[in-house]
Amino acid sequence: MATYTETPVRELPFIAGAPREPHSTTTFEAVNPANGEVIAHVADCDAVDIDRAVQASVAAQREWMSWDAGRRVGVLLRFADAVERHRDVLGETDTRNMGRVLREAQGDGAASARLIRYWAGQVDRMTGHQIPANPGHLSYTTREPLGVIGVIMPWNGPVGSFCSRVAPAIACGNAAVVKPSEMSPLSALRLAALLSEAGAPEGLVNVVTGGGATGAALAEHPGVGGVTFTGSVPTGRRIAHAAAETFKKTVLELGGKSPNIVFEDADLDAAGRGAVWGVFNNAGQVCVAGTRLLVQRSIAPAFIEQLARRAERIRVGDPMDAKTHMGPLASRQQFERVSHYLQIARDEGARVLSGGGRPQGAHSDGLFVEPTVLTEVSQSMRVAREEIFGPVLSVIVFEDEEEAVSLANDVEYGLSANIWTRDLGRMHRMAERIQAGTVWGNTMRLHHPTLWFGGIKASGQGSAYAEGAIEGATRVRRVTIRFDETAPMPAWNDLNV
Ligand SMILES: NC(=O)C1=CN([C@@H]2O[C@H](COP(=O)(O)OP(=O)(O)OC[C@H]3O[C@@H](n4cnc5c(N)ncnc54)[C@H](O)[C@@H]3O)[C@@H](O)[C@H]2O)C=CC1
Repeated sequence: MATYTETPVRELPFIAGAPREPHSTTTFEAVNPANGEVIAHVADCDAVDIDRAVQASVAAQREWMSWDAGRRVGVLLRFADAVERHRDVLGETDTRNMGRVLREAQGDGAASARLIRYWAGQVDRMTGHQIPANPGHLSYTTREPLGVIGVIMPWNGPVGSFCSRVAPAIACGNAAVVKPSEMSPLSALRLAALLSEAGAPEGLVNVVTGGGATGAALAEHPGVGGVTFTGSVPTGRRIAHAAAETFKKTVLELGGKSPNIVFEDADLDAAGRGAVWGVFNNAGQVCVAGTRLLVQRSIAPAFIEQLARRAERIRVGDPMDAKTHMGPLASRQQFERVSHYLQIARDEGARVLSGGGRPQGAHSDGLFVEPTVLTEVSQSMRVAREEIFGPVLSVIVFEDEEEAVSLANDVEYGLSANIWTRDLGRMHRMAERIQAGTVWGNTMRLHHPTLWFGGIKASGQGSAYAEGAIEGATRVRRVTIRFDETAPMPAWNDLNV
């Protein structure tokens, strides 16, 4: 596998087991957001390329499912080993492509290997049930793959997104066509090559690069049986509409505006560290980022002050440097979006307690924004309600449990929530009343392959993890066979014509 010591010039889609010349002749640039350097020219694939990838997937899926389960397990385990072995170069690819700090990007490979091994363990557990319904009959269900899954990816954690979507899809017996985000397409191409080297049939996982039009062609393709999408709410809605036309199953992991609720009796040191890491990690470009800090009035002044000091200590800069805590935003589009929201915050009357601008000494072509804490935020402001997807924390003060629940739920999203309190009764009451797919108590962002992860309300439907991912990637068939000729027949049998 190539390492990025030299600048790659041209990146081709990975179809049927190899990089292929695309039908489309247009390209887009992959840019390093830390310094503006163009690192690759990437094929902007069209509907013909998508069709080729789907055809390759259809053939590969048949072959995949003709194999003994043990052989499929072997492929997934070798793929996991390869991801672990190549985690440094995969991480470096993501860091150069979307600005995540190197240490974390490389950590993604290790976590992904663990996740792939979990899915390797599920391959021969796609079982159905035998149901004792009618005497003299055998009724059973089988769980079957959908065929080809379209995977439409975001840009904020490319290695993790690829592995967490592709591993369940193929473990459930499907093939996949992956459309990585145009902002960070490179690591997906490397991962598809690693999977091929691990022994997957040619075409089991294809990567077709491009933007929204390429994604739309995938979501609309009649040969695709299911779509798993991670990204914004408007695009999620468009994909759900497109998928409905051909009755595809969808798993949608959309935006968030997750509340981070700190009560006066919490471990305030842990809550403070969690609040800062939970919103500024990956420059805030995380679906479950705790972007709304709800803090109880009695502790608010001291807690907010503590946060601002912590935020000021975050080292922003070159994401390849091991001392850096926070890199740039992933793309110019994202940089402009976050800058626009900072202007909205000022116009709406929020106070910029810390940050709010470009960090000193940052590369002049880099897309850096300081970790920003906004206070005097009210619930009606856009910065309290809309997903910014950047290093911006909006702080809102509450009086009591009742008000905390009401503020937490008063947004269109419902992806995750964090609660900090030592009162376990309150913890459980809150966990029950908060509208979110995931609630973390006295911790944040703790994921596990065995745990459901999905949103409610505008944050999506289904789960990309655990049993939810199996639901999203398979369908159930029921079979009923009358094996005893003396067993009663249904009423139609009385109509003896
Ligand atoms: N919750 C999350 O994890 C994420 C949230 N977002 C939110 O979305 C905002 C905008 O980011 P974008 O990258 O523009 O998000 P997006 O939702 O437009 O893009 C995500 C993926 O969908 C593809 N896509 C775009 N239009 C499509 C269409 N009509 N049909 C099929 N696929 C399509 C894109 O090419 C990309 O691969 C962010 O600022 C953030 O608020 C973005 C990425 C991840």
